[in-house]
Amino acid sequence: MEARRSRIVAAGMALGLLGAAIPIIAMAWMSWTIALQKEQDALALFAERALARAQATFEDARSALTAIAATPFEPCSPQHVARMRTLTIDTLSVEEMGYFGDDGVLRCTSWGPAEGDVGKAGIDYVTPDGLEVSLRVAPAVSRGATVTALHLGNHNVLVSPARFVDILTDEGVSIALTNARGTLINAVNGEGLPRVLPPLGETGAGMAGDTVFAVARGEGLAAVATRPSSGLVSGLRDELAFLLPVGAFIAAFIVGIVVWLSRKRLEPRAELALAVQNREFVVHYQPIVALATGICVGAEALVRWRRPDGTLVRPDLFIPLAEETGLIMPITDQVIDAVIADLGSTLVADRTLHIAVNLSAADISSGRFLDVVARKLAPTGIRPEQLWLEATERGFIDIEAARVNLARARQAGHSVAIDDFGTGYSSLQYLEGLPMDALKIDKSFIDTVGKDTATSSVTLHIIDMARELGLFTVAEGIETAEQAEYLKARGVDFGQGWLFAKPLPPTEFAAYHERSRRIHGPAPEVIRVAAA
Ligand SMILES: Nc1nc2c(ncn2[C@@H]2O[C@@H]3COP(=O)(O)O[C@H]4[C@@H](O)[C@H](n5cnc6c(=O)[nH]c(N)nc65)O[C@@H]4COP(=O)(O)O[C@H]3[C@H]2O)c(=O)[nH]1
Repeated sequence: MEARRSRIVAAGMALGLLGAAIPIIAMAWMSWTIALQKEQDALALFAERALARAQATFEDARSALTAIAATPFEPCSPQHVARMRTLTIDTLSVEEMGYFGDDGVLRCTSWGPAEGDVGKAGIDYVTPDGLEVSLRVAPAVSRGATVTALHLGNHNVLVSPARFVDILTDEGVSIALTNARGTLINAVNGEGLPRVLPPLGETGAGMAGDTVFAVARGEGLAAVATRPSSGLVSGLRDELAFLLPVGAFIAAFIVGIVVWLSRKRLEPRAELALAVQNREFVVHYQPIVALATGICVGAEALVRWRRPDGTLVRPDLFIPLAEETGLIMPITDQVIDAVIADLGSTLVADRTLHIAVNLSAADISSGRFLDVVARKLAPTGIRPEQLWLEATERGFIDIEAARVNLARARQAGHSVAIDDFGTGYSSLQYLEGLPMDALKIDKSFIDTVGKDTATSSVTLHIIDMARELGLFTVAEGIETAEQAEYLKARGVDFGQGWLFAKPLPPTEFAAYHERSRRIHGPAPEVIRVAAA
């Protein structure tokens, strides 16, 4: 019993721990996922803005270059230079415009004729719409700072690289702009560059190492926005502040349910119900012997609850609860099943042998056992006369129903014995009105045999009374030879007790009965005589 309790408690604790941990872990995971998603969405927005900014810058430069190419002025004429200057001033992205001769030498810029022999810078790549890009050139006009030169035909424009990614970002965000092949055009927050470059080959958004990133792609361009995952901490904290209490609430609810279920399972009535469902009951048989001859004439079927761990529980520990809860009726059915299974062939082989089965108060007042017994015995060959039914006084609460049902039992052929007689309130009045065949004298009276007590005279009185009513008498709990001798001398018919045998498992009882037959031969027919 203890082992089962410990198992239920251990299972309850394990389930409780799981039930508490899972919602909290789930909410922590959800908080992380939501915080990460929000961060990726924010970075995607930065990447798209940077891409749009870069596209606008390229578009501006191309417009300026197309516009200058379309002018009819003599290259480097005052009108041409003036036009280049106007376009430079009007185009925010463009710092300077230049004109190269067909030999690739700079002839003039938006500020006038070129000085010295400045050649066309090397081309890093060509955009899909034909602009030649020199990423890092350092013309005299930029005073040492590198600029990006975009060439179309004989003209070029100089653009400050910052123009391509010129957007407002949050703290810790790094942005890089590259061409389609991944060549870096410019970056914001340069110290974040090592973080920016690895996700360049990626699409969409995600995590790379300890960096969260989002990539936006346009024609010939890609913008990557990143931030170290440590930046997630505050977002994660916000989500946890909301979701952890939800997780804790669900955890408390689950733990509450687990505790409630475990307590219910630990309730004795739930345990007993489970035992009935699992048919955990076995029957032991205590021999009943004829006192005059010592022949074994029958046995009382005494139920035991065999727990899954093999321990046997005494009936007085669970029968009262079974009676209180109504579980006694299926237990009675299982006892009858056991009698048939354990001793069916023994009973068929020896028609003088009977088995006495205890009925509960509910069995007696409802009478439902009658149909059950008839149905179960029918295919077995066991005669109804071989099944005695024992009723205690507790079964006579509804005396009318008891009278009717016991009479029906006798009509069906069963003998009826009143168990534990003398321990309750029954009196002669009860007995006279009840249909019955035998009286079982309770052990407490047998214990007084040979002792000079007030109760010992009651014992004699019960024996006399039974004889007058024409009932068999069965003395319960005989422990000594003196008791047996005394009862035999007073004409008590049968005895049951440790003097003869304790309640025995089926095979041991069959062996006991076999031995009795070998020694004494078959018993005389002990079938009801008082029924008439
Ligand atoms: N000290 C001592 N005890 C002896 C001696 N001889 C027999 N006993 C014990 O006395 C009880 C006799 O059964 P009971 O009066 O019908 O009393 C039974 C009966 O009222 C009830 N019971 C047992 N089986 C069933 C059953 O299948 N259905 C119902 N409804 N009640 C049952 O549980 C009670 C207790 O049964 P058990 O524990 O098996 O206890 C048995 C038996 O083991 C003896 O010489 N000395």
